[in-house]
Order: sequence, then C-alpha cells, then structure tokens
Amino acid sequence: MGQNLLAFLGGFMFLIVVYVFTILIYNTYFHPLAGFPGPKLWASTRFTYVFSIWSGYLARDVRQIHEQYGDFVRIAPDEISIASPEAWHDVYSNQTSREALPKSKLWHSPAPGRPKSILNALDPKDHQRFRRSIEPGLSEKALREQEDIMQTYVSSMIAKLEKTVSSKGGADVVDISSNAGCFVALLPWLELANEPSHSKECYALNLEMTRPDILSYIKIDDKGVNGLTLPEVQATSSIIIIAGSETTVSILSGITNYLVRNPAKLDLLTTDIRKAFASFEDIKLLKLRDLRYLNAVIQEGFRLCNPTPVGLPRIVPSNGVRIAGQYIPGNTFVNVHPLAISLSGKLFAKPDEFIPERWLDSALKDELSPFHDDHRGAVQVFSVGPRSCPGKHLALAEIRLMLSKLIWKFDLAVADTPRGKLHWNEQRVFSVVERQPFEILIKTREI
Ligand code: HEM
Repeated sequence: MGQNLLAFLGGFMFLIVVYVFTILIYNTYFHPLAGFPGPKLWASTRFTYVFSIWSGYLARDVRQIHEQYGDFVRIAPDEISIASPEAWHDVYSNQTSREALPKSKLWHSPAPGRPKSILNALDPKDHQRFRRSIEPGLSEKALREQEDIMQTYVSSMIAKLEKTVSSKGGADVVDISSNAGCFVALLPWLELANEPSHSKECYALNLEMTRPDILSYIKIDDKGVNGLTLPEVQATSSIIIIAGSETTVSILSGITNYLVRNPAKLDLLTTDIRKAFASFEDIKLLKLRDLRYLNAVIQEGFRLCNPTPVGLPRIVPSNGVRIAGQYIPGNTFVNVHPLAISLSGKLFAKPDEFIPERWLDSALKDELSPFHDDHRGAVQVFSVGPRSCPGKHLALAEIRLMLSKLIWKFDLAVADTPRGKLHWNEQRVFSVVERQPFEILIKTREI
C-alpha cells in the first residue's frame, strides 16, 4: 500500500514536471509571440515579470530590456512592451478603422460587490458617460472658477513653511514630498462625499454653494444613464483623490529634486519667477501659463519623473492589430513603456540630464542646437486618447502654482542630510513611483 502511494506520488510529480517543462518550451519556442526578441526567462513564464513588479523594479528592468533588444520586446509569455512614440496613438487612441485598444477584464474589472468607477468602466459607451460627467469640472474654464480654492490651499501651505522656517532663524530643512501632500486637501468635497453617512447631505450642500468645485459639475442620475449614480460618484471621487494627488506630489518632488541638484537651472527659474511677479499675491494661474522657463522646467520634469513609468497595459482584440508598423497577434497584452521612450538616446540628446532648455522655442528654431531634433511629442505623461488623464489642466495648474509660490518666497538648496541625497529616479515603482521622504534646505528670501 505504502509503496503504491509512493509510486503514485512519484508519477504525479513527474507529470507535473513534464507539464511545466512543456509549457516553458512551448512559450519560449512555439508561442505566436516566439519571434519577438527578449530574454528567455521573461518569455517563458509570467513569474519573472511578477517578481520584478513585486520588487518595484519593473520599469527599470523593462527599460534595460529595451536597450538591449530594441523597440518591441517580449516581457511575458503573452505581453509585448513597445518603445516607439508612434505606438502612443496606435494603442490608446481611437482610429478610423477601430476603437482604442481595450483594457482587459482580467486586470481592470471592479472588485466583486464594489461600485464601478471611471477606471473600471470597461465598455467604451459606459466609460464615455463617466467622462462626460467629470470633464466639465476639470476644464480650463472650470478651473479658473476654482482658482480661489487652489490659491487658499497653496498659500496656507507656504504660510506654514514660513512659520517653521522663521522659528528656526530663517532657514530649515523640510521634507518636500510630505509638505506638497496638501493637494489631497484641494479636493475636500470629494473627500466628504466619500463618507457614506454624509454623502447625500454633502452633495446637496455642495450644490447650494456659490463657489463651484469639481463635484458640483457632476450630474447625479440614480439610473446611471445620463449621469452617475451616487456609488459611482463615490468610487470615482476616490480615484480622483488618489490619481490626482499622488501623481502631482510625485512630479513636484521629482522636479524639486532635479532643480536643487542643478543649481544653474534653479537660478534661471528663480529669476524668471521673481521678475514676473512684483508680489506674492500677484502670482495667478493665467500669467503662470505663459512663463516660458517655468513651463520648460515642468516639461523636463514630466520627461524625467513620470509618476507611472510602468505604463498602461491594453489587450489586442482576437484578430490582431498593427502597432507602429508591427503586426501584433490577437489576445496579446501590449504596453507602451514611457520610461524607455523618454530616456531614449535615439529620441533625446543627453537623455539622462535635466535640461529644460530643450523645451524652449529657441531649441526648436536653432538648427545648431543639440536639442533641435529632440522628439518632444514622444513624452505623453498624461497618455492620449479617450482614457487619457482628464486632470491634466488641474495637475499643470497645481504644479505651476506650487512651484512658483515656493520659489518666490524661499531660496532652495540641497539639504546635507541622508534624506537630501535621494536620487529621484532610483526610487522603486509599484503602481506609481514610491514616495520616499526628500528633504531640501529652504531659506526665507531676502527682499
Ligand atoms: C502630474 C499629474 C498626473 C499625471 C502624470 C496623470 C497621469 C494619468 C494617466 C497616464 C492616466 C491614464 C490611465 C489609464 O489609461 O489607465 C490618468 C488617468 C486619470 N487621471 Fe490623471 N494624472 C495626473 C493628475 C491627475 C489629477 C490632478 C487628477 C484629478 C482630477 C487626475 C485624474 C485622473 C482620472 C480620473 C483618470 C482616469 C481617466 C479614465 O479612465 O478615463 N489625474 N492620469
């Protein structure tokens, strides 16, 4: 009996080994994606990918794979990563002959029993209903009407910093990534609306307010046909708070990191901002939109400090598609890899350096400039197409306001502390870049 059981278990184990081995061999040599280049360890099993994402190094690892193997690489048995700027529109935008590639049900369906949010409204028509509901509150016009709210929060954060710095004799080391976290507070009504016990009252109260905010533009429809149901508003407002605050704070901390480590660029930006505004109160969104060096610094920040550098996976429909000239078989996961594009030496001169000048008109016009041929359209930090970021204008407004008010009031420099030595692009990445503490030295400006 004992021997029989042992023989059975041995045979069973043998079959499992043969099965796994057959799958690995099939994935590596006979799968429809077998012709795509890439490391065999990634092509044969999803484990390598999962281990990399779990350790926080997927964005960095896939960038290295692109450097070694080219623009189309196989990073899992059923996934191709693409590092070609043309792929942005081929993957994420609607085309004349087909819709933008869909998100997969496997990765993006709502958790069982949870209400749908904008991120997991997978059907394109249903997703449009979410977009139509939230876009009015995030338009440039709506944001101009909400400027007072933004000004109040940013100014109170600066006032808090001023108090701390003056209590330390005019200079102090501060953690920029936790201070900039005040953006969560920019969306107070959304936070309140998320409290199930308050939501109806809160929403009604909000509508009575004369001061508009993002939520007051959303049309509630209990049937979920011409607007959003209340649970959908709650689920979507959570997304807006997380998607809107983590990303913006991450970029701000990244830009500040590069600025203090490049003092010549910081000096240029400081002069630009202080010359443009005679007083702190004069700093207004409309004028900030036209500050050329400030905007070049932000664009360079987007290139180097993408908060979601792992990318946005989509699934190819069963009949296959062409992406950037390459045929991709059906049921393949595809992902445009933002980091491999924005740090590519083929697309940008001196790709690892912080050089805001590459975004100025002068670089574009001067054929002798080393940055004349940079592929500016290749950086798509907000993505493109029907699912691109609806908060783009809000994010830009917040970053411009925060950075310029900080630099108008304080002189910034590298902090000589362990947390001041953070190299932003060496942080790990999970769904977004991990937000490690980052300290800078700030001194009250002498006027
Ligand atoms: C620098 C800051 C930001 C960056 C880099 C960024 C980036 C992105 C990207 C790449 C997507 C596409 C996600 C996908 O296709 O799955 C996205 C979607 C989204 N973002 Fe942002 N975002 C930023 C700020 C904001 C802000 C301030 C808001 C708040 C209003 C916001 C709200 C959203 C929402 C609601 C979506 C989902 C859109 C949809 O599925 O249709 N984001 N964002």
